[in-house]
Amino acid sequence: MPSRIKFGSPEPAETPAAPPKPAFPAPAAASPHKLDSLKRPPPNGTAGSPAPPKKRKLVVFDEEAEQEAKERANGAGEASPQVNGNGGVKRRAAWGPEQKRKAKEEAQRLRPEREKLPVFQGKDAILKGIADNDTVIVLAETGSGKTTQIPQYILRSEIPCAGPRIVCTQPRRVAAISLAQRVSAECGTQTGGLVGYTVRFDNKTSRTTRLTYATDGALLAEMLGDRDLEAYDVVVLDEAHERSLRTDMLMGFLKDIQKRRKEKVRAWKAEQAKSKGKAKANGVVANGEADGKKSAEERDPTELKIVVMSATIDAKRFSDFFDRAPVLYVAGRQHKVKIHYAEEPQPDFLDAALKTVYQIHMRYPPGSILVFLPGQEEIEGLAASIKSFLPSLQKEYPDAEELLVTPLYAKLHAAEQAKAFLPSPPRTRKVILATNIAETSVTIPGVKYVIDCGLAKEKRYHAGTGIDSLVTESISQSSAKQRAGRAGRETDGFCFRLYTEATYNGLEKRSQPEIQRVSLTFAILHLLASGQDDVFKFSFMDPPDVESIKFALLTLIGLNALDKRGKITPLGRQMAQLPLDPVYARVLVASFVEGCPREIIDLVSLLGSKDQLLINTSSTRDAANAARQKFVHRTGDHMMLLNILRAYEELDGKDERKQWCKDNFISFKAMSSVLDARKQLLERAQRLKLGDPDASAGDEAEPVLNALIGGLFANTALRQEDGSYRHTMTKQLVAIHPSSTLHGKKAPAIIYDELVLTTKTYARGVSSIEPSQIRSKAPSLFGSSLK
Ligand SMILES: Nc1ncnc2c1ncn2[C@@H]1O[C@H](COP(=O)(O)OP(=O)(O)OP(=O)(O)O)[C@@H](O)[C@H]1O
Repeated sequence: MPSRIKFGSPEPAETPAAPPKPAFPAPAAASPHKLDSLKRPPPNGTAGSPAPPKKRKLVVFDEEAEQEAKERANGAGEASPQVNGNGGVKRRAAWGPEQKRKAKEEAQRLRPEREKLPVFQGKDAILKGIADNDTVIVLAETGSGKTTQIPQYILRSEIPCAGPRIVCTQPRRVAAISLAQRVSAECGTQTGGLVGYTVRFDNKTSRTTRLTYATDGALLAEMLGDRDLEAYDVVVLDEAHERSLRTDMLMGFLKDIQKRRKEKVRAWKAEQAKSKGKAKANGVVANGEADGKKSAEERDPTELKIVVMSATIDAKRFSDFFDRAPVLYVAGRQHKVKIHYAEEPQPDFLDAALKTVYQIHMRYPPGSILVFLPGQEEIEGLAASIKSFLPSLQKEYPDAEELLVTPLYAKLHAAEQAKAFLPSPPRTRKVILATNIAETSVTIPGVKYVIDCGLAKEKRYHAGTGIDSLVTESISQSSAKQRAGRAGRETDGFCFRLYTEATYNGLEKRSQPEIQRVSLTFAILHLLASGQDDVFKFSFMDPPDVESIKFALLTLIGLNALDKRGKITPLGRQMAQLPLDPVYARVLVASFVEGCPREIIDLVSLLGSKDQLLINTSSTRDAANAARQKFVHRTGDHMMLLNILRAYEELDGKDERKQWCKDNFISFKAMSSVLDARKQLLERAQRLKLGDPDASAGDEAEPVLNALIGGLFANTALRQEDGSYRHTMTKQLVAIHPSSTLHGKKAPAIIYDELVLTTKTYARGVSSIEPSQIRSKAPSLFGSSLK
């Protein structure tokens, strides 16, 4: 068993489940020592849990019935169609009467819990604040009910109109999906009915959806087709403290949209008054009054309400940005979170995390443990070391609860991520090892303990070289508070910070806005496509670096998305409408010229799930590489991905495909996502009339590589006489990443998906090309200077 580490005062509380309290041994004591005798703790929820709420009569909204009536009115059948973000319509299987009954019961069961949340006390004040102001900032503790409750309060109000339509943004897709599911359960309705979600390549909303949890990126994409966001009456910007690139962009846009919509309503009202006057004079009843309720399409224009929410923002800055919007403070926290700091700095945070997991397991009552770690590598490392101690735990303490380790990181497929949210099996304590994707908004049921290593991997972008590097850095105080806030959501909780209090006090108060540290190519193209002609004048809360803007403009000019004067071209407009990074959007457009759209649509769909597709854990890496040898293509990684998809599609039946995926260390679920993404891209390409998306180059690799160069020409390097590769423009040294099938091989020139900076500058996702191909496909950039 691992030894213990010392946490400073207050000492961990003695609990009914705790064994006799031992003195903490020195933190670095290397030799595993025996665990204290373990008494079985009482089952979850029986010790110290509050008395069950008294039964009382509840007023329950029959939202499902309301929904059905609306669907019938809209001409929909039993199953309501889901309009996906790309205009496609999926059918949602309707619930049967038994499912409806169960959902209603569950909603009733959740109701008293919801009424205990701190925001419930402030409900009237919050609604009044929103009704009286264009924009409000809501500041309330983590877990107080902001994200799940406030949008529901608005839903049942008449702000700013009867039956308001609300969108609540989230910086992360995992949060958007899990919130929509939770709030649907609270409403007793099916996800995608009254409450739904929209994230890239996945949309669960229907005509009856009135509350949508959307990623900030999905809402931005919607703005390209609905410039003033007329589909919504209220936009709730949640987790504003994260300062994600897309939330910052939305804030700038929303200010203008709000003004435009106000003006529209004013003009419309004047028009209405005029025609009413005329009608009265002629003895006719005005249309709206005679027709009763109007359908969604004919709704009267509304002003846009904006609600900005967080637990940890600098409220004054946000208030100033939104023209001194009032700040509503919601007092209180439903459950306490006790913070423990390490008494001494921990030189090895993985070792400290391991010790703390076992320390909690042996001393504290049941409850899942959520451990925050920087990335996948650390998650895999800690999972392995936790598991290595399990046999001795079972041997020495046969009565002890099991430990179940579940990872949670962005590259993990959604179905695997979902496992972290499932309840723990009986007599089992779950240990969720997560990156900062679990930091905000999410409630992982059953989590009572948080272990925070104080670090996160952040993307840093170097304008000028185009290098993205993932750097492990200390988190901010705001992030630390958010992490602690993941405990204590259902009961009181504990947060163990693997750093000292002095270290905490020295952390930055807030995280640096993403807009100041990532590539701006997407942002600039989007601003221009949305009608923002001068990007330097856009209303950013924290303007990005001028050099980064210039670099993005030059890249977009190189892609022909902008003309030489920086004006968006028709091609640029098409690119902005593709749900892809501008570079890959350009590759897709180029594929129609090269005669290989079929292959490129497949390839960009594969690249979208690339990280989840090939299962590469440290323990299975060799076996996986051996199994996948048969897909290797002489030109490298891109054609190999296509080979994998082709082989998969030749198989019949789900079972056969599943087994094949298992044998080849390929994620079946990720493959399903690839096929979904492909379908959506095909629809989008057809809608944009880019050409025949079925045109194919057959087995030929050259057209595919040419199309790749059409967008990725800035991601190319030439082999030098000494065997090294140098970037075509910057002449910087670039090495082929060991994960590439071209690693150790000689290619005259290479094209790659990304550069990452670790011990060297590595190219990942690499294919071999000829210098002449670069010359002919990207002449404007390189001219004859290729050497
Ligand atoms: N999926 C879920 N399962 C169980 N309980 C949940 C779930 N989602 C929310 N809750 C309960 O609702 C409470 C409020 O959650 P909510 O996300 O609305 O809080 P919040 O104030 O937005 O928190 P944060 O600032 O951390 O996002 C949680 O503390 C928890 O008790």
